[in-house]
Amino acid sequence: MEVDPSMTMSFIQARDPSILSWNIHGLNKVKANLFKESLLSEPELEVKEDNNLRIFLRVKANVDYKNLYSISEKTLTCTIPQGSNVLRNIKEGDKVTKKFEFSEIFGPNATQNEVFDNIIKPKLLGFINGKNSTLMTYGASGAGKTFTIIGTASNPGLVPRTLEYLFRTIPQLSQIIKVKPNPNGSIAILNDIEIREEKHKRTNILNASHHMIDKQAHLKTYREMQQRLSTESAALLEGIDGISVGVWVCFAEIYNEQIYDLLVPPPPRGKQRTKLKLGNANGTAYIKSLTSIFVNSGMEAYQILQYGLHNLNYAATALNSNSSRSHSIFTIKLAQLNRENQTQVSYFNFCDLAGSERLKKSHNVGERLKESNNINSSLMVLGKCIDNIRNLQKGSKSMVPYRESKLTQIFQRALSGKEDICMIVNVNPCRELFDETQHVLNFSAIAKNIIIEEEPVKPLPKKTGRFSQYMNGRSTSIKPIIEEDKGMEQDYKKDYENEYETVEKLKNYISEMQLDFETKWQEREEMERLDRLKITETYDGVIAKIYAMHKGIQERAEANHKEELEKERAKWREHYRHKRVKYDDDNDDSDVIDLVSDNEDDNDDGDGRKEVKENVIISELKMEREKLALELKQKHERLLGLEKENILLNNKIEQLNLTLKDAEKEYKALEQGCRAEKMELKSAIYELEEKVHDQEALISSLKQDMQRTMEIEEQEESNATEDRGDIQNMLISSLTELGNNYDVFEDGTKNVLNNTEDKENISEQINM
Ligand SMILES: Nc1ncnc2c1ncn2[C@@H]1O[C@H](COP(=O)(O)OP(=O)(O)OP(=O)(O)O)[C@@H](O)[C@H]1O
Repeated sequence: MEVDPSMTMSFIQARDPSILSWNIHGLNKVKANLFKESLLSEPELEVKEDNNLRIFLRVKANVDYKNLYSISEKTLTCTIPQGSNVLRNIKEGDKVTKKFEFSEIFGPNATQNEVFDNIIKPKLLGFINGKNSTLMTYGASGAGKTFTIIGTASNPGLVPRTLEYLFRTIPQLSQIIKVKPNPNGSIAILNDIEIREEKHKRTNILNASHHMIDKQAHLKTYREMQQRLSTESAALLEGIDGISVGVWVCFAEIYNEQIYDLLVPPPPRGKQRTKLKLGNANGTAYIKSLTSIFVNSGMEAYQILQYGLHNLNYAATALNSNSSRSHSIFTIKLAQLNRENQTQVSYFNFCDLAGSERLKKSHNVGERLKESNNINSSLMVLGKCIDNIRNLQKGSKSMVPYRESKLTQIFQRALSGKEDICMIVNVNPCRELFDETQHVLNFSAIAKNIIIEEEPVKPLPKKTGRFSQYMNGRSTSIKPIIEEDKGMEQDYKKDYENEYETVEKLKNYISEMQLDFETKWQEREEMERLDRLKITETYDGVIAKIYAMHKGIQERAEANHKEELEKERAKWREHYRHKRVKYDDDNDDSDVIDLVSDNEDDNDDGDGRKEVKENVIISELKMEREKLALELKQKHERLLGLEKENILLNNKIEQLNLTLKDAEKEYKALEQGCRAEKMELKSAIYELEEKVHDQEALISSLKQDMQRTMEIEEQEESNATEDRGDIQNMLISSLTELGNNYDVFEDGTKNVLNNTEDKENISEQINM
């Protein structure tokens, strides 16, 4: 049974009109000149003022999907196969379908040209006219994003088509290298030296030969593309003689919430890539120092794109990752200069979003888990931003979380409705990827709903009129049908109650999980705090002990040294005092110096004896000097010993510092683990919420179903009353015709039967 669809909005919502406005910055004169073009070859090319964020679905070609999907205009209907994890609590045998609505669907037979004509081409005149645009592609790996954006030699994609269209529409595109668009949106006028530098930069990339860039193959591919596109129509602009226009390209990558320049040579092995920072100009985020390369032709731009793609793959290989795990943004910029030297710049972003792999499915750990977390959270923030804009427009004032991811910061202008933005969602409709594809569709569809068809073995009773059933003898009484309906109603009620219970259980489970998570998180934080405190205390204690020991040793050494010095000094002071007294005494008497002996008699020997005595004193002094030198040497050795001890202590301190660093590293690893766990839990909660969402949709269908049954029942009750009247009238008129006698019933109708038994029979049936 098909129930009325209960429309539920998904993450990426259609926005109310009116929030997009023309990019009004820049040069009106140039704009007027360019926009006044007469579109000689393409009169139908009109810039549409479509202000919604349009989301297109593209289904991959050559994949058998007939039993799973069907496309009808803007709606994709998916029949959920048995064994799928998309919806739980669906009764076995029930046929469940999900419908997803998009701005437009490109089926498997849609050509590259159709996609370009419908999505990009209508924006290109606006782009030439100074309006900025962003195209995002989203989808699982292998779903056809690269095919759509770049394409193949025989099927050129959106970027080569855009380049060829631009270079053919504005023939003077290759003339001007004089004005360069800066990353922050300003424009630099280049001098001759700078022009030479820019040309040199371009030549370096065009001639790059690192890590096997197959330049010849790229040139051949583009030539083939160009040949195919040469028959495509381009616009003819008039009144643009005084304007010079230059094309510049940039290519950036966001991997694990870090931004990298794809147009700089990759670093040598083992060296880190340079991370770029975000700057802010007038409230708009831009990538600081991002390389812009001037290009002379679509061919050059394509070669530069391929150079960036090689860098993207090379970096991914170095990390043992996959290039589709990062968001990449290829930008074409138009810099314009008119005769009055007025300038204007506009850009067209082609952003290939990373595919969100389900965490559980991929069993990611370590770096892969970090990648998945970053991808999931940046996509979730992207969805939240779009959702919030819609809410803001409805009047509810919630903060738009642009700053929560680099991706949304970069595209803040577009996501807040100030610039044009659209998205192509690529899906591979094969059976194996059904659940993954549902995830992509859930994320991106403008609207979705669930339809349940009950098991065919239990067909619902055909709702024929009670009177005809009675007359056909299919039912001898109206009562059983009403009973059956009542039974159905009971079933529905039960179903509804079951579903309601499941949702309640899920809700409880989620809140329990959240509570559990909060408690665990707090416990972990407390544990970490205590660990950290312990480490710090231990470290402080050990350091304090070492310092105390060190200080004690030093003080003791100094005190010893001082004491010994004092002793020595006192000894010598005493010694010289003694000798001096003696010398003075002797001189007073006999002019003879006796510095050695206390014997008074020896002083009478005259000059010879004095000399001898002086020699003795000198030799004594020499001895003392030697003794002192020896002591000095000993002290020096002791000092060396102390220094060694000091070095040992310093080594110990260093070792402790290393231990502390290790502990800090361990703490950081723990913290990271915690964060990863938190993200995983968040994503599990998110999944559960999605399930609750689905269950609620189901309940709402059931409610509507019940409502309808009740309405039918009411209708049929009233039919039955009418039928009863008809029977009475019919019987009365037939019996009247027979001209029999009649009795009067209690309710005023007439009984025309003579036979009492017949009379009772009919009266009984009428009153049923
Ligand atoms: N509409 C289509 N028509 C014909 N071939 C297609 C189509 N879509 C995709 N393909 C082919 O399918 C293969 C995978 O597609 P593609 O490389 O574009 O996927 P992807 O989404 O870019 O994957 P990844 O994210 O891993 O790079 C390619 O060989 C591509 O040519």
